[in-house]
Formats: sequence, structure tokens, C-alpha cells
Amino acid sequence: MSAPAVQITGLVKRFGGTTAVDGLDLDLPRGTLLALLGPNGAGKTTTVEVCEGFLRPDTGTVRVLGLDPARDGAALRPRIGVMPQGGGAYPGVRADEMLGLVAACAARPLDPAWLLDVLGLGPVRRTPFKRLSGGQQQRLSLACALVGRPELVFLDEPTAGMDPQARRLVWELLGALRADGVSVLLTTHRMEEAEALADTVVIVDHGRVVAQGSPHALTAERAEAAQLRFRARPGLDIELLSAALPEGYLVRESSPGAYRVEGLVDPQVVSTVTAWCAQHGVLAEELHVGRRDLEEVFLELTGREPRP
Ligand SMILES: Nc1ncnc2c1ncn2[C@@H]1O[C@H](COP(=O)(O)OP(=O)(O)OP(=O)(O)O)[C@@H](O)[C@H]1O
Repeated sequence: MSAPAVQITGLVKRFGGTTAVDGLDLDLPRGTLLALLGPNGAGKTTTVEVCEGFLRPDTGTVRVLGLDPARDGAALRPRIGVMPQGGGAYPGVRADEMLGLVAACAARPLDPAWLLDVLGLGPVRRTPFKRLSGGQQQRLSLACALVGRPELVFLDEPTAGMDPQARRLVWELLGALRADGVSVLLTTHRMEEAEALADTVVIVDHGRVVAQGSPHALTAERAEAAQLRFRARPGLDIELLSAALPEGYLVRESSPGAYRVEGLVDPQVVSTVTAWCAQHGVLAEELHVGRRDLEEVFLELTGREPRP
């Protein structure tokens, strides 16, 4: 059997006094898509850059397509695609020239014109890089990562800054790649992206893996921890609502107008919440009792405090 697309064991990477990656283990089976999630500064980009061969591990073992990226870069480069965070190019180069240059380095490239069209960049193919919008630059950077028909692609926040239409295009393309047997390791801050695309989600914090599994398995764990969620006008007095519930229950406004009741959901709790809303003239919309979503699992594991 061929080696996993990526296999990381005990990876440690320090920058001076900062330990960016602190004993991380990860396996990406061939032909699957793995989403690396984590708060800012968790060590995602550092991990990806070690896999790409841009950084050397302090300790630990990293194998990419069975090879050591620090030693076997020349053999690996034609087989992997890389989309770094923020992309980058010569500012004056036109979109089609840039993709053409990258394609010229590959043995069996995809047709660059076709790829530009698939990514919705046909109309701006003659536009210089610096005049493309941020989302268009991102898409061009993705095209560059894919044009050489890589076996494995590393995508660092591939849809950051893209509008919903472009994001859907990219999701479709990534789904098609995966169906074609390409292995994908992506980092993202978008939980819905991970839920929609990933076979495996790995959540890292402080350079270590804190949870991993399929999106379904991660959200189904502790199934007894079903949640009551509803939407209503923003700024409800959640302390008052929490006080109406039995001790230990807590209501949070996770984003303006989106409320979550934390604590075991039973019929009495649902009734208390809806009665409280009725008493206060609040229309509770989209009332939902069900599994926690990936964002809630992520916040439970990594905390709710913003990172520097
Ligand atoms: N070249 C570097 N020199 C010094 N410190 C660095 C360097 N690169 C990363 N770090 C530090 O290592 C830690 C991990 O950074 P990394 O970029 O890997 O995190 P991340 O999970 O990708 O974050 P984000 O979600 O913000 O992109 C951070 O504390 C960061 O400041």
C-alpha cells in the first residue's frame, strides 16, 4: 500500500522562545481532504510550511508522499501544489501569463485557459496581478497550485477574502479534485467550509492536536449535549433568561441575534425558553434542538477568548 499523503509524528517547531508547533501528530490518507482548524497562532501555517519543505522541523518526523520534504524537495515539488497564505506574484504580471509560467514548469499541466474559466477568471485573464481584487488574486493563487496536476495540495486559508459565489466555485473544485483522488490539506477559519468539505477535521491549539475526526463524529460526540438554539432580535437580556432556567443553565448570544442555551435540553427547558420569550414579547425564530455544530465544538475546545 502506498504511504499516506502526509504523516506527521511528534512535530516540534520553535521560533526563538516561541514554540509554534509542540508535538503534533497528523495523518492524511491518500485521496482524502483534511481541514486543519485552530485559533490565530495555533501553529497551522507553521505545520503546513514544514510539510511544504519551507521550514525544517526541530524534532519529529514529517513524511509527504512517503518522502522527507526537508531532504527530498526536488522530488516532491512536481508532485505537490502549494497555495500559501496571502498568495503573491510579480505585481505587473497578467493573470494568464502567471498561470502559463507555472504550467510551463509542470510535466503534464492542465490547460491554463480552462482552469481560469473554471475559477471564474476568464474575463480578467489579461489583468495585471496588482489590479485583481483580493478574491481574484486568491483564485489565481489556487489555480497556480493546481495547474501542475498535483497528487497533493496544501491550501492555506484558500477562501479567505472570497465572496460567497467564488467560495462555492472553489468548494466545487476541491470536491472534484478529491473525487479524482487528489489529497488535500487545507487550513481554514471557516467552520462551514470544514463541515462541507473535510473527511477529517483536525483542531489544533498551542501547537498540539486537541481533537480530530470526521465533522460528523466531532459534533456527535457527547450526543447527550444536544443544544437549544434560536434566533431573535439582538440584545435580549440573557441574564434574565438564564435566571428563568434551572441552576447551571446559561444562555449566550453567540453572534448578534443568535442564541444558544448551554445545558441539558429537556422539554421543560424548551417550554421555559418559549414562555419567557412570549412574556417579553420576543418572537423566537428558527428554534432548534439538535447536535452542537462544529463552531460550538471548536469554541468548547479552544475557549471563547480572542487570541492576540
Ligand atoms: N517566522 C516566524 N518567526 C517567529 N515567530 C513565528 C514565525 N512564524 C510563526 N511564528 C509564531 O508561531 C506561532 C504559530 O504561528 P502560525 O502562523 O503557525 O499560526 P496559525 O495557526 O497559522 O495562525 P493564523 O490562524 O493566525 O494564520 C505564532 O505565535 C507566531 O507568532
